[in-house]
Amino acid sequence: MARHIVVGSRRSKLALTQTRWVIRQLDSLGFSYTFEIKEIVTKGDKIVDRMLSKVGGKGLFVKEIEQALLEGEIDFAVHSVKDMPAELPPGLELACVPKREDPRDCLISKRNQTLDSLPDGAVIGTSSLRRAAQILHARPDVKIKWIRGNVDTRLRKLREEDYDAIILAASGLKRIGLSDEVITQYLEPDICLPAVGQGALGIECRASDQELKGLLTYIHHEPSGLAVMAERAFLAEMGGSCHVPVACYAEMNAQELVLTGLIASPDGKTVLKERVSGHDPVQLGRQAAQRLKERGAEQILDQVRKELEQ
Ligand SMILES: NCc1[nH]cc(CCC(=O)O)c1CC(=O)O
Repeated sequence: MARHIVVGSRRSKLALTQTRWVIRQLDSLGFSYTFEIKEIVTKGDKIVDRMLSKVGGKGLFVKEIEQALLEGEIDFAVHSVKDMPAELPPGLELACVPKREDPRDCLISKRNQTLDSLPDGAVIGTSSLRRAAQILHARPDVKIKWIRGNVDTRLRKLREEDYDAIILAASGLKRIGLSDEVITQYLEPDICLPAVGQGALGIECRASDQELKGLLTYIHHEPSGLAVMAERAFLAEMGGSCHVPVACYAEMNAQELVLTGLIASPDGKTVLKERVSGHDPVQLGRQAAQRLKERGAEQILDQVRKELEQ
């Protein structure tokens, strides 16, 4: 029973590093499976010149991969949960969430400055409305400049262009071994609440593949899985596949899940947060989203969508 398993991956350094990491974990279990990586170039990887939120958001990175799964070309795919849409197509499942990496965002500044010590009017690079809104809330004087490309490209643009700092996820940098070298400040969740699923990997496979799902349970991490489930319930309830200034972070705290959901106006002037705790992940995510809606979240989102259509 030496099944050969084909694993789909995007071609970026981060995606391949994550995929290889998962394969190593599975390999070290000592079963007789063999693995092969099949690289897939997604639409999101090809579009580098436009604002991601204007061309369709996070689904762009996973559509081709999901097609390959459904057609049986690949058996599973390793995603950053952050890049996964709230709803998966019928027939596919988020089968496993390994132990989550650092969920925080971090500041990478040219002159070793923190968010507080950056000069007046400093230029900060990000293409995330979520990061932009929270940074502007903390530092209304800074200038946000859009930046695109994978992690390497962004670090190069920081060196070569007129950015004073950029914001990236700590997890990506840790995974490719660059965190100690480049991170100048970790932004705690009370300053910059992470994106849904940030720092977590999600393994997607065909819902019908019982054998593979059985294998994946060995590398599933239950507390990370519950947190991700709660955050994704928040995203689904918020109406989330489009790219909007929405953030959510949940973690197990002793016996309970504690979840914070956030919605902001892109200029950072309005930031609404809700903190809830309890045991049912899906219910917690929904509850936080519903409370934000009661406080006017939908008006903020409608406004953002209108601006993006222009
Ligand atoms: N938006 C791109 C993206 N998708 C996943 C990660 C890595 C972070 C993670 O593991 O969630 C990154 C880079 C970044 O945001 O800095």
